[in-house]
Amino acid sequence: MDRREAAVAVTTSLPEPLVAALDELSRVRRLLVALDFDGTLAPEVDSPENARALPAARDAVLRLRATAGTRVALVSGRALRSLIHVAQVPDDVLLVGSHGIELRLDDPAARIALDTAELERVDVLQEVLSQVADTIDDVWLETKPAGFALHTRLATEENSRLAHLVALREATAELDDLTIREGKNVLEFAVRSTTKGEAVEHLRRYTAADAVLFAGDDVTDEDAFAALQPGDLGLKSGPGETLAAFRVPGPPEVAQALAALADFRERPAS
Ligand SMILES: O=P(O)(O)OC[C@H]1O[C@H](O[C@H]2O[C@H](CO)[C@@H](O)[C@H](O)[C@H]2O)[C@H](O)[C@@H](O)[C@@H]1O
Repeated sequence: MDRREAAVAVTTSLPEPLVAALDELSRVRRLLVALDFDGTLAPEVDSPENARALPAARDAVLRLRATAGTRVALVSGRALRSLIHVAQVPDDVLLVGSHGIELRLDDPAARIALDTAELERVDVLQEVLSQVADTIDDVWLETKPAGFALHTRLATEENSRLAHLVALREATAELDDLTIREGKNVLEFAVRSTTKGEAVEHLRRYTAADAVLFAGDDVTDEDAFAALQPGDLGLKSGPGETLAAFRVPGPPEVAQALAALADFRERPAS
């Protein structure tokens, strides 16, 4: 099967309006492909450090980054360090971690620096949330530079609800102005407030993109979908309310959509 036949095979399993929109999008000169990681490129797993992009998704990402005028970015809630570990992508893939707080653009050395007041707030958060994680079964705390994710994926429904309630109560009693986000089996607390929407806007300016594709699966990805403009393409992975114009069932179909976009983008200009 040659590449053209392969493209037809891939696109036939995607909804026709999505294929048409990908075709249209592929024609812009400078394209930003911004992708959430967990639940979008990578199926969900119990241990976050074991999550990996589906091989087909990774292959499509690598093909897209090699096409002229295309920048690929991963826009994740993970700490940047964790995203680098699981994504294993080349340095020219732009990375956004901690829901927009951490950026690794073309300077791989750039890191966020918290001020003293923020560091003190992180210490207080750690104390409060560690206590919750230590006292409720199967609840654990993931450390990020500007906050923490309280994971409840393996906890019973009752313990999960309890952990959320206690963590919210105790953290907000100790600290004002926290950024708190609920995701899939996770409640996140940060001392800085940035959203994936702001990250996409920043990336759009940074890459001077004529259009943006954003794909995501979780509630926090809705900020990014809200930042899309006419001519952009939003792709929701999986169930749940969304502002995205298109939806596919999950990571395998996201990978197909990215492969189709790569096919279109690789097509010689007529
Ligand atoms: O924005 P994302 O790239 O989708 O990251 C969101 C959170 O992903 C990770 O947690 C989620 O995925 C884990 C692995 O599949 C799963 O075990 C957990 O239940 C999910 O909530 C990550 O650990 C978080 O820090 C991210 O914020």
